[in-house]
Amino acid sequence: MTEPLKIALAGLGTVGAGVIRLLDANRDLITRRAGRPIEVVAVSARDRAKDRGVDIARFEWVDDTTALARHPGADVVVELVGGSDGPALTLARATLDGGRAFVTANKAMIAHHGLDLAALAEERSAPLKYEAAVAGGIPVIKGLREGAAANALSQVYGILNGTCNFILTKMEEEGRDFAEVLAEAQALGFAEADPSFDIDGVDAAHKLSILSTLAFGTALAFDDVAITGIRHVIAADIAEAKALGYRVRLVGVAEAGPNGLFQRVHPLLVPTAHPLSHVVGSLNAVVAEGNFVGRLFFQGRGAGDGPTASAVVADLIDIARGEYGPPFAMPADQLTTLPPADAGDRRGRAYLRFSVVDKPGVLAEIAAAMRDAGVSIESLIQRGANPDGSVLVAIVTHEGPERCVTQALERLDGSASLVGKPMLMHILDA
Ligand SMILES: NC(=O)C1=CN([C@@H]2O[C@H](COP(=O)(O)OP(=O)(O)OC[C@H]3O[C@@H](n4cnc5c(N)ncnc54)[C@H](O)[C@@H]3O)[C@@H](O)[C@H]2O)C=CC1
Ligand SMILES: N[C@@H](CC=O)C(=O)O
Ligand code: NA
Repeated sequence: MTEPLKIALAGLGTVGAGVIRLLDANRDLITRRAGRPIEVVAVSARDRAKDRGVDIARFEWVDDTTALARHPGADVVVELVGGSDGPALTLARATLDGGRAFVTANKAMIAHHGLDLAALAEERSAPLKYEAAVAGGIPVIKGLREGAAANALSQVYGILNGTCNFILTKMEEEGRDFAEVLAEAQALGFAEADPSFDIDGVDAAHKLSILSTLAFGTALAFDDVAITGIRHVIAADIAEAKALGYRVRLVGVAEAGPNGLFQRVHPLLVPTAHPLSHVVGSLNAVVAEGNFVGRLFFQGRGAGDGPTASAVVADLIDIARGEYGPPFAMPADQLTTLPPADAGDRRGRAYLRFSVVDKPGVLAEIAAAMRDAGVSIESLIQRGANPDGSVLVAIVTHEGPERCVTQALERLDGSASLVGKPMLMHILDA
């Protein structure tokens, strides 16, 4: 039998324990597919004694997680600790610098440091793989990096956060409260260690910036992603959207064109006729438009132990087979930079929700702000008093430049007629 591929595993939480379970369950199949066994030899995490439902006594325990980079018996270091910097980054740099293979599920680290790590990996001829970092178990890194490599891609967008999709779906189907559903997503192992990364859209933005680089051959530009999360989406928005024929989804959109690179994560009204509206629970989906292949649609589980472990072990199988290349589909020094595109130039329809004081003249004030900013109203719904006495006004605009909607909201900023901040969600074309 050929020598096993030996793994040093950092992090034994949801994903780390999932990787051990998967390697145990599918050992023979993986050996046949990889051409040799894949064996964990050493592990490290914060707490050695914790019950993870997997037997770790058979592996060497290493107290200093970053020391795994120099473990003499390991061919590959797998990092499932998390965090954009700290021990994860130290481990990545030291492993690649030593010319050893590195596999990670850490989108925060790849979004912030992926270019440096890729350059180091290429310099040292060391594999750097991160399939689990975007859309969990969906092979979208492989799909774009390899399957679509012959195409010029103009657009990539999708549902990139399982926690938010789980929350929005539960709110819609069961009319449940945001906080209660978040706790359930955390218990299922979908959420980040700091769940504000999920609900404020940061996690989806990490993933979107990685997809942009793969799709367009542009340098990672996480700081240029405009981010709005789902924290301010209320049950009434979901109900109004449903009545209008839409579902609310947190969507990341990236486009490269003559105006630059557009990257945005935001809650969007998706028509029920669009396949993204049928992506429910912890599922993720990614749509990419290629100039020869046309539209690609990837869908699958974006979070959780099993799907994420599936992606991590797929990377290990590639390494065992000797199949790897530049982490971002082309050498890091071939990536170009594009200026961020101005969202104001984009055209589309929008949903606006206001909570307003119940008094005469308020609707006229909102309508005047729209008129003065050049926004044409397609429909307007006013709903009876909320428990606090305020009234809900939901507006759908006709298609027009986003700049005008922004200006209308600026005109209303600070108005005594409004209770709280208005909610703006753009509408995806069918
Ligand atoms: N849970 C999921 O569905 C997915 C997670 N990921 C990513 O996978 C990575 C791991 O996520 P989870 O397993 O969910 O996290 P987790 O919180 O369940 O596990 C983290 C593990 O790392 C260890 N750890 C944390 N800080 C450490 C430190 N300073 N030194 C040593 N060990 C430390 C913990 O003891 C624990 O064993 C993260 O980068 C996450 O973003 C990616 C895709 C899906
Ligand atoms: N917290 C993330 C986990 C996978 O990347 C999510 O909810 O999608
Ligand atoms: Na993936």
